[in-house]
Amino acid sequence: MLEVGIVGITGFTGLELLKLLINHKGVKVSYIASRSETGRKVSDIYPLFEGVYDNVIEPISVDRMASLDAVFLALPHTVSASVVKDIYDKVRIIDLSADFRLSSVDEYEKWYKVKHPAKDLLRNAVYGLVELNRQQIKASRIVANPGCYATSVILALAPVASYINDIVIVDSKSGVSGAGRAAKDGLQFCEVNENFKAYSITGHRHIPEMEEQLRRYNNDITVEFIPHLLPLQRGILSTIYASLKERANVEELYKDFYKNDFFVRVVDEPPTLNNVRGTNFCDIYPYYDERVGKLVVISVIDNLIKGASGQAIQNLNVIFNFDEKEGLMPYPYYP
Ligand SMILES: NC(=O)C1=CN([C@@H]2O[C@H](COP(=O)(O)OP(=O)(O)OC[C@H]3O[C@@H](n4cnc5c(N)ncnc54)[C@H](OP(=O)(O)O)[C@@H]3O)[C@@H](O)[C@H]2O)C=CC1
Ligand SMILES: CC(=O)N[C@@H](CCC(=O)OP(=O)(O)O)C(=O)O
Repeated sequence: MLEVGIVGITGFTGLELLKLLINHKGVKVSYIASRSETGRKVSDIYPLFEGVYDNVIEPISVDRMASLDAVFLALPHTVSASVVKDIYDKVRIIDLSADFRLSSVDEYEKWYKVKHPAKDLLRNAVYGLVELNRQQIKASRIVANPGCYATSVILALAPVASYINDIVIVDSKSGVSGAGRAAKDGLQFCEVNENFKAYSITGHRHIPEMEEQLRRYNNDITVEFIPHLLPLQRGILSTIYASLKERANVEELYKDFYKNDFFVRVVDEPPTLNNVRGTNFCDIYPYYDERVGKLVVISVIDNLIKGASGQAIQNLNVIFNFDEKEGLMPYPYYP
C-alpha cells in the first residue's frame, strides 16, 4: 500500500482529495495536515467522514512528509513552494498550486506579482496535464498540477493548436469553489447568488499557463481570456473561438488526438456542466462554423476534480503505475 499525505486538508481541494483517496485501492492516506485545526479529527470539521476516516489533523512537518511515498500539496501559491524547498529530495510531490506550472521565473513573478520562493527547483517540475505529458510525469519528482481554467482550455485547443492563426478568444465561466474556501470579498452568497459577472479583465494568471503549453505546438498562439463567476458551486464551461490557417476536419482531429485518453470525451452535442460534475472527465465539443469561418470549441470540467484533485490523483496513478482510473471511477461524487 502506498502511503500518501494531504497538506491543506481544510481547503476545498484537500477535502476533495480525501473523498477520492479513501476509495483508492492502492493508497492509504496516513498523513493529513494543515496550518489551522491541528489536533482535531477531520471528521469534526467535515462530518461526512465520521466513522469512515477519523484521523487527526497534524501540523505541517518535513519529517512526516519525508516518511511518505507521495504528498499532495493543496496550499496557496508561495506557501507551497516554501514547503517544496524542504521536501523535494525526500518524497514525490504533486503540487496543486501554481508555483511550478510556469517554466520561467520572470513570467511567474510578472503574473503572480510575488518573488518565487524556490526558483531553482522550477527545472525539476513537469506540467501535470496527463493527456499531454504522460511520459514526463512518470519520472518527475515535482508534478505541477494544472490550473482549473487552464485545464479546460489547453485540452480544448491542443488537437488544433498547430492550425491556429491569430488570437484565440476564450470565454470561461466557473463555479465559486474555484476561488477556494477562505472568505473573500465579492464571494458572499448574496453577491454571487442570482448574479453573473466577468472578472480579471486586464489579465488573469492562467493566461501564461495556457500560452506556454499551447506554444509547444505553435509559437504564435496568443490567448485573450476572460473568466466569469457562475452562481454555482462547481464546474467550468469554456467557449473558445479561433481562426484556422486552413480548413481541417476538426472532429476527426479531436477524436484521433484523444483516442487513448479515457478522461477526455469528444462529444457530438454541446456539453453541459451536468455531464461532468463530480467526475474526472473533460467533455469537448469542437465545431467549425462555416458561415463565419471560425472554429468554436466548448469544453466542460468539474474544477475541483479534473481541474484539481481528480487530476492530481490521475498524476499519482501515472507516477506509481496504477490504472489511470483508480480512485476516479465509477463516478466518485453524486450531485
Ligand atoms: N479550488 C479550485 O478549484 C482549484 C484550486 N487550485 C489551487 O489549489 C490550491 C488549494 O486550493 P483550495 O483548496 O481551493 O484552497 P482553500 O483556500 O480552500 O484551501 C487552502 C488550504 O491552504 C491552507 N493555508 C492557507 N494559507 C496557509 C499558510 N499561510 N500556511 C499553511 N497553510 C495555509 C488552508 O489551511 P488553513 O485552514 O490553515 O487556512 C487550507 O487548508 C491553491 O493553490 C489553488 O490555487 C487549483 C485548481 C483548482
Ligand atoms: C472562480 C475563481 O476565483 N477561480 C480561480 C482559479 C482557481 C485556480 O485554478 O487557481 P490557481 O491557478 O491559483 O491554482 C481564480 O480565478 O483565481
